[in-house]
Amino acid sequence: MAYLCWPKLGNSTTVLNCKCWKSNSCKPFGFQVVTKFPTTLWIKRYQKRIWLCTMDHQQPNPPPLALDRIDIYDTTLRDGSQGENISFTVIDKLRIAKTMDEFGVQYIEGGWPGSNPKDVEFFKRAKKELHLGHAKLVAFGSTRRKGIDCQDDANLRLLTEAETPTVTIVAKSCEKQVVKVLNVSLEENLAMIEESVRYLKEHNKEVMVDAEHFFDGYKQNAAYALACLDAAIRGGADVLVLCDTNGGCLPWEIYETTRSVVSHFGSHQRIGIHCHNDMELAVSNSLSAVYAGASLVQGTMNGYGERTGNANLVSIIPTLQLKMNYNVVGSKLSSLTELSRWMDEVTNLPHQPSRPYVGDCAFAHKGGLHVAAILKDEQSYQHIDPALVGNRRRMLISELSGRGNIVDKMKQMRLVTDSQLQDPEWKRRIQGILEQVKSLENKGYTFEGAEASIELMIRRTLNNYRSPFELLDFTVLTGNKRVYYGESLSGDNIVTDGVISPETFRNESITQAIVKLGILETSNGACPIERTRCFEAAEGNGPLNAVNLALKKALVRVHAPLEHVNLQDYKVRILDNESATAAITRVMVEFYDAETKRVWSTVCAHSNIIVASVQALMDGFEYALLQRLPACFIHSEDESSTKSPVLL
Ligand SMILES: CC(=O)SCCNC(=O)CCNC(=O)[C@H](O)C(C)(C)COP(=O)(O)OP(=O)(O)OC[C@H]1O[C@@H](n2cnc3c(N)ncnc32)[C@H](O)[C@@H]1OP(=O)(O)O
Ligand SMILES: CC(C)C(=O)C(=O)O
Repeated sequence: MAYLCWPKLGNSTTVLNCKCWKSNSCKPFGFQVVTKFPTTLWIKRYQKRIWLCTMDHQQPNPPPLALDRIDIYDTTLRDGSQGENISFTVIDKLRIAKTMDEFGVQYIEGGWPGSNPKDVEFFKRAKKELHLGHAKLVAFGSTRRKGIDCQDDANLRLLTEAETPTVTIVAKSCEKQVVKVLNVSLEENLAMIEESVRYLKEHNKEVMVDAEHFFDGYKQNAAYALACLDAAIRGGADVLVLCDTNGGCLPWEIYETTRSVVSHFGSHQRIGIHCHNDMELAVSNSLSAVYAGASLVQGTMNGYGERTGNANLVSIIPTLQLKMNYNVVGSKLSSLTELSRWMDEVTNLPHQPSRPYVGDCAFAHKGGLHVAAILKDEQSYQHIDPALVGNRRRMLISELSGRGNIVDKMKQMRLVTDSQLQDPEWKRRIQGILEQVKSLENKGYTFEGAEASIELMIRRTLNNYRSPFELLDFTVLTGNKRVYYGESLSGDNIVTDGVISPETFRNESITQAIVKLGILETSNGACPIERTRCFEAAEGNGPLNAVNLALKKALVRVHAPLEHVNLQDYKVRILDNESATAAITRVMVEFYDAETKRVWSTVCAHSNIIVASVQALMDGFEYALLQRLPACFIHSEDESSTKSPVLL
């Protein structure tokens, strides 16, 4: 005899539909109400084939279960590596496991030893090299193959040889998958699950069963889906993990089904959730399952994984901790942003700025109304304090800005004080800067990705700033040259019967740039003492390269630290395709200072791509100098009237 337990039904009319997994019939069938407590209805199961009663009733959803803690199970190294373009080396895997342990997750799934030699190697090295302080390492595999004994199954043997405290096996729990894909009888699948779990328990493992396609299986034949979980329990499974393998379920479906499972097994049974992101719902679905009583969440860092990915732990962890009050990783939460970006570096995938919580844009504010409100009340347009997850607030400057955006920027740059903001003269300046931004964006600039350009633009409107140099002239010559080798390798003449043999020459593009600069010289970081005029020329493999080299040569003569400044990225966008070659071109240049490790970007737009590029380059070098020698070029307002820069 066994009993099934349902949560409170109340006094509303209740229809019980009992399902038999063999016939999948769904009609009132073979149950007996034993007793009715005020909160719980007990149903006696008197036929072995009846596995579950489902019901329709008018009760509102029951309140969420109050769980003591939620365990985080990181499967980045297994399911994450099933994502396209992701391939970890053994060393990567060891580093990631160590880092995730330090971050404070409870389980780290290291891989599938039955899948490939790399994962076997990982578990072998992990035994010696990976000393986890907090998390349990997990080896992943599947239930035994059909028609064999567990002790003859290589996959199960390798799982035990991985010597991890915990093992997770994937089990089919959807009738259709069992019949069509596994191609075994429903009974044989139940036996595969039960025996595999028992075998692993006999090897003293903590065993989790990932019930693949559970939610789809439950829709198709709930009784059989539950029978699979029952088989796992009979084998001794510690955790039952419900999987939305195809990522096609809605949050309320996940909630209802998880709630039923939790009710079926009782709240002492650990239930886990594993969601995929095919409808962008993996995070919501995982949280819905927690709300319904699941106490373990499987997911991956940054949501890496098969197809569109897995549930993103980088969103789930802060939500559990900050919104649902579970202490998941404690104070380590403030390293989340750094961790997420580090994972992108290890996987060699670009940082996605729009990622919630940790993306560069997660707390970036653009609209003037938003910025103005935030200046009055920090949290006006933020759901949390960014510092809680190690991120930062950013105010963007663009044509959608209001005065608030400029004020914020100037405050950050310590260019204006609260009392100055009351001064009509400063108000006029700020309005002037705002208008300049809007006018330049109308001409093709975009200041959002080019914070160095906006900073320079603001400084140049103030009396106390001297530009450290000025480009007086520049010339760029570019052309194509045919270079002859003399005789060909075979020793034939260059010209045979009036035809030039192809192997006797090559085409070379040659570009030369000449720049004339007026540069303010400084002495030991003090104020500029002299103005120097410099001519320089350089050859490069294209116009930008040649100008960059010539500029740098000239500037380094006066300011040696600029030697470390390098052009890192160069993006060109034609803004008005219809005007073809007469279109405005926007150039954005990214710089890197190898000594200070700073990165910054500048922007310029012009109908001449070379002019736009040269201006963006000049701004980049100017910003570098400003960072390194601020005292040389910024003065008190009084000083500046006598030392205004007049270049030769
Ligand atoms: C939903 C998930 O993400 S589950 C994890 C999926 N991850 C991976 O598949 C990555 C690792 N996989 C692998 O390295 C390989 O697929 C292996 C080593 C596991 C198996 O490789 P092969 O032996 O060549 O089999 P192949 O992959 O072609 O087919 C899978 C076999 O496993 C069987 N199988 C599938 N699920 C299960 C299961 N839960 N229990 C037992 N057998 C299963 C299939 O029926 C099929 O067997 P069949 O060909 O006899 O019908
Ligand atoms: C193996 C399991 C956990 C899986 O990836 C899935 O079913 O989605």
